[in-house]
Amino acid sequence: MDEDAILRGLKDTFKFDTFKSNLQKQAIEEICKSKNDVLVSMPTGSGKSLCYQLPAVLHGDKTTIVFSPLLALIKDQIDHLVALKVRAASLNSKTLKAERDALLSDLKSKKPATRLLYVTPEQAATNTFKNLFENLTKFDKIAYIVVDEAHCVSQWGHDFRPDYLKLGLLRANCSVPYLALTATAGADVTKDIISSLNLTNNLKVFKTSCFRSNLFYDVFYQNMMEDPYIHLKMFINKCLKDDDGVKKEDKACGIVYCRTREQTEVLANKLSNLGVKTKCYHAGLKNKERLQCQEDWQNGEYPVICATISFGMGVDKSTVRFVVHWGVPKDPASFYQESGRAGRDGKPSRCRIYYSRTDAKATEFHLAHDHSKAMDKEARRIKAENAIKGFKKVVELCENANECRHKLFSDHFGEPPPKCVDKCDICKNKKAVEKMVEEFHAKCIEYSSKGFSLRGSDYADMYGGGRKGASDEYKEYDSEGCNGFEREQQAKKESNALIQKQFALRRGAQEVSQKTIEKLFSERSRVSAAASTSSKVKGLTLATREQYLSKIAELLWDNYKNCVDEEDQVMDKKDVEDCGVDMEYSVFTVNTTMTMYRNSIAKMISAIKRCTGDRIVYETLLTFTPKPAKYETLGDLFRNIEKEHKSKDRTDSAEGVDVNRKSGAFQTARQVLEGNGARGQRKIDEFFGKNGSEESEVKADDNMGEKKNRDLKSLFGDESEDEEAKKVDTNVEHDRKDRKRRHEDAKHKRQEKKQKTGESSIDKEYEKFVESVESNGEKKSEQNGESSNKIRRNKLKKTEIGNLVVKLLTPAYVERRFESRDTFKSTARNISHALIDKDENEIKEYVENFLKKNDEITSQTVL
Ligand SMILES: Nc1ncnc2c1ncn2[C@@H]1O[C@H](COP(=O)(O)OP(=O)(O)OP(=O)(O)O)[C@@H](O)[C@H]1O
Repeated sequence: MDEDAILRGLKDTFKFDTFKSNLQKQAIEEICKSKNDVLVSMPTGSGKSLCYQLPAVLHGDKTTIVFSPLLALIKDQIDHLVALKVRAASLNSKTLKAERDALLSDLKSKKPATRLLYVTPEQAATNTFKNLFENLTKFDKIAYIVVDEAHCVSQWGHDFRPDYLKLGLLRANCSVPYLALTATAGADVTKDIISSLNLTNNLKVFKTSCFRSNLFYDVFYQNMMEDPYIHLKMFINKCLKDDDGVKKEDKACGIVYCRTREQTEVLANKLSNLGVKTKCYHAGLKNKERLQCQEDWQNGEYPVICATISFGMGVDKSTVRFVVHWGVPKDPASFYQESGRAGRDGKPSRCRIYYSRTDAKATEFHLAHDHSKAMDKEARRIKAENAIKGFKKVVELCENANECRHKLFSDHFGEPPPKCVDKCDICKNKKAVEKMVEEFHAKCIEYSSKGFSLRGSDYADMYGGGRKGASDEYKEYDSEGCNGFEREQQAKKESNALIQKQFALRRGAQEVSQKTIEKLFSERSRVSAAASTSSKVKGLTLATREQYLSKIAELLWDNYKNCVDEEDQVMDKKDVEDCGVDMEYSVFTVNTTMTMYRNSIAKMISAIKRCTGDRIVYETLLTFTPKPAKYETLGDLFRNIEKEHKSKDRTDSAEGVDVNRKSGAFQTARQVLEGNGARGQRKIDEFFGKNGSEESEVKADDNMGEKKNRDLKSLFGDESEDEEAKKVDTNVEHDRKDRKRRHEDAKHKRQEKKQKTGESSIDKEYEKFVESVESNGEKKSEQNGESSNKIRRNKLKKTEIGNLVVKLLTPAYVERRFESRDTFKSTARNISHALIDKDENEIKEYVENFLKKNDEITSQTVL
């Protein structure tokens, strides 16, 4: 085919005057010769589709078969071609019968009009396709066989889409050229593509450097920002600076990739509230919503989309001026591909990671977990290890200031480092980045020494199912695993190095003994016998034990929520975590080596998961007796009161009310609550300026020791300590039996009920919470003998107060100023109760002041 014919096709059909690059031109010319196999490896947005679409159109009387990984991608391509008046169709499970019949009859005709036939690899394995393929081959009606996004052959073929690997077999009886196109093939993947697809027919490779000189890469640290959302907003505004006069659909826009579905929602909300029109996109949305969301973004209705990694494949928008990763990209290839969606028009664009160590740790955990599952299969294990290695490379990139950011990609693609000059933060100003990285490490230590980083709440965790969401999202894209041992070693190395560094910074010391480090950690750890960790099991660290404990607690909580009917759920998250502490300890005490410990934990983890899958309460959880509360904090008291309400409701409604339970420890806890409530109220009265004897009482109360004594007195009355202890023991025993009986009842009921799924939105949480505020408040009012008149006299209803307090506290919650969600709830509840007779302004004033006074709110924070 001569050059003119090709140029005419380019212009007439695709409406382009020139080729996008010389490489595009060369590849197309080579393909048009129809002689050799061709592999095109060019960056995202470089115009690879045209490389097979133009030759397919120019091959007037034959059909090109295109294997593409996703139906959505196929749909986009077909829509695009049909708009250009090119006959393209797809054969898949969703094709309507009439359409399918018409398509098959065209393909069986002497001269098919269909120029491109798109199918998924799975479709290629069906009999319909096999028959069709045989027919087309027999009558020499196939122009080319194309494998688009060919890296999927390597990435998915060995794993969960084995049909990818069979595509190479098709050429046994068919000699037409094979074309493979990819943007992300490193040296290993390229080799894998060539051998899997059997590209042996004098293969020609067209490959460009992966360096995208119009993209500027940098990394920022979430934990170093006063308000990361504001920072993000300012960045976005800078990237989207005004392009007045430009058509809506051509206006600048951007993508923010998040690790979890929850994050996409929270972030989209946050940005919208800050004035940046943003939509969220994730696989949990209904198909229609997702399509609408993508369409709105593409049409310029919303400039920003907060999405999980399920967004983007096949999205062709040339004016993406920024891509943000809110958290850590999965590996260099994904990072390259996702960030590469910026600047497809060649104009300067920005790619930024807002790094979060917590986020990185959570992902590491999932990778380690997946790896432990993949141990039985060699191929999967290797992939799992590669996934860890890939992830670590990105973490290293984020936590260091050593090398040009673009080098991550050139290394991955087996190319020499590019001449970046000033296309990344490090090459532009290394000193400034080094300083920032140093501060980041110092901050991490500061944070972990305040609350032990592994105990710090994962952002994704806050909305329930966050980690599970992350895991699902991760699996959605890839089900690779990783190496737990390496992770442990790495975690150990990292924490030690960081602590050493921090001590050196603070005291100018050169070295800190391992003992000091262990002591520092053990004082803050949740696990039992923390101090003897490394002496008992050689090589085991507290960090590892904490991580495993978090996982066990998370899975137990999942098990409890899913397998016990809601009305029978008497334990709270803390009780379940306590059970996890005992379980971890039972493994720790009987194992003497690291491997034994790890294996036992792994077994425990899969046993819990199995139970959850079978909807059975995990045995240890079933028989677990929650520890008697220490009554040290308001949080403790409210936890008990909440339980009391639950168990009281149930006992009252059950046949034969258990009188003993009614006068048990919970009853005493109620008294303490009233004591505390009164104290809380006094503090609040003090805030609102009441004086006299009450005020002096409040001042005397400030002595915490005395306050605790008073709590204990009101808890136990005037009885002696022994009697008190006995009473608590008896009640705990009653409680244990009662709890077991209820668990067992629940077990039977459970079989009949549907599983309740856990994507709880914050709104739902609020609703539940406000209800509980209301019912607790109401019960308390009745107890206090308040008349309904008093309730009516209140300026705001209790629900309104609850709502208002929750609303006022929410920004601080989102900013992670609360120790945990439970603390958020108990604080909101305490404040709501205490402000029961205040009006809106007084409540606002109080909450504002409370937040001003307390930067971080823990269960110890006094009202
Ligand atoms: N010769 C050309 N002249 C101008 N624009 C072109 C040319 N060829 C392709 N394009 C445009 O470049 C953009 C990117 O093309 P295309 O989607 O084929 O890239 P790609 O390399 O397949 O990207 P990805 O890997 O993300 O799928 C599209 O908007 C396409 O219309």
